Amino acid sequence: MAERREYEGLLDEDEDDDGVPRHLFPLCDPTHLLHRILVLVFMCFLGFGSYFCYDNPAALQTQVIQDMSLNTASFMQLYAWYSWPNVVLCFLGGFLLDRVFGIRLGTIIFSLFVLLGQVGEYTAVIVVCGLFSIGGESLAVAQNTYAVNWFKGKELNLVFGLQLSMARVGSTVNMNVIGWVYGRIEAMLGSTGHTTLGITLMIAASTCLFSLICALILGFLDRRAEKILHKEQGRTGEVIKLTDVKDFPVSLWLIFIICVAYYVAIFPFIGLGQVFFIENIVYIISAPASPLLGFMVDRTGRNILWVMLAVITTLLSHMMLAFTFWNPWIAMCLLGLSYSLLACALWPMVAFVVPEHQLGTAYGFMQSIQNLGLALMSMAAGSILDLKGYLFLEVFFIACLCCE
Ligand SMILES: C[C@H](NC(=O)[C@@H](N)CCCCN)C(=O)O
Repeated sequence: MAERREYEGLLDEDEDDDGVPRHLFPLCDPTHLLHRILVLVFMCFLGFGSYFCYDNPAALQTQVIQDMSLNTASFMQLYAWYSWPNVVLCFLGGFLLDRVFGIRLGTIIFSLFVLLGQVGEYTAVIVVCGLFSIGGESLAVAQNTYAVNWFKGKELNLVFGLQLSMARVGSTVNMNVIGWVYGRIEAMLGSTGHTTLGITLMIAASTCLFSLICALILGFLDRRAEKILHKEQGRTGEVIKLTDVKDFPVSLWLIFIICVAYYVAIFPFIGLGQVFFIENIVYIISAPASPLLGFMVDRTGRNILWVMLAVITTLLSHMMLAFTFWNPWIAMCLLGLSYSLLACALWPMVAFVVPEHQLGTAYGFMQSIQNLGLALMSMAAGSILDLKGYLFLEVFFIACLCCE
């Protein structure tokens, strides 16, 4: 006991037993819930710009096809060119996050890529898509890694739900605003065409600048918390190696398979969904539903059960659209709920099966496999639609979901 008194005498009387400064306001105290909520706000806005701009082609489908003289197959190549670089670079981005840059610098670098990719010349669309895509996917890896670092063991599914909600707000705002922006610019210039499209996309890039600012603030708060909480002392010191991928557990590979087989029936569907005139109902429902469903998963656990329920419900939604004449609102609302449930329950599961020092690489690899599926399916979906029509396309999506 004497030793303890002596030790306490050495403590800065302004610090508590854990070495945390005593007189921090709750909002400035990294151990306080209020501070973690502040960090969560910036975490949620981190992906806003990337998600907002990711859906530019879907929101401007008619304008893009007209201004760039595309058919559906070549239109869908815009999504394919978003996904192809990420088949490799997303995994590399996650590895660089774990091994080289660290979460703070990596997030800032990837946010910068998203901004530069979005403001690039629209005529170099393939190059721009590649730059934007490397940033967009790796930024999502960084966002997921931040979420686990700050909220694992607490409200992780709710946090993923809130992040997804903000992402869907970005997509929904895009789907409902960017077409109006295009119209105003067309009225100002007196014509449609590349210039009108390019200015519209430059305006959309302002959301990516906002996300870059959030990345900078988040980096400051994370560094500050690390110093106050002496987090570097708690690190295991283990570092990821590329060869660690071969030692990923079977459970993680199953998560990867579920992810790719599910998302190939979601993103290409929404990308082509303008014909359903209500394609963005999936995002409109997902925005409020994701946090609520994330909270429910947090309280009940059983992530695998919720993932299975989400897949079955999504399968039923696509079957309703393909084989019934029921009001499409029913299927689209079900799809919005099931997609939200899947995203809240599946992505946090990665943190349950891999150690902290492998998180970025695991999420990067998961999104690389997802993007391989999306690249192939986006091109296939575009061609199927051109050649066979919507019924065959729905059967195609149903077949993908049956692989789960
Ligand atoms: C959460 C999930 N994320 C993804 O699918 C990632 N590929 C990130 C997409 C980033 C778009 N710019 C989702 O969006 O459901």
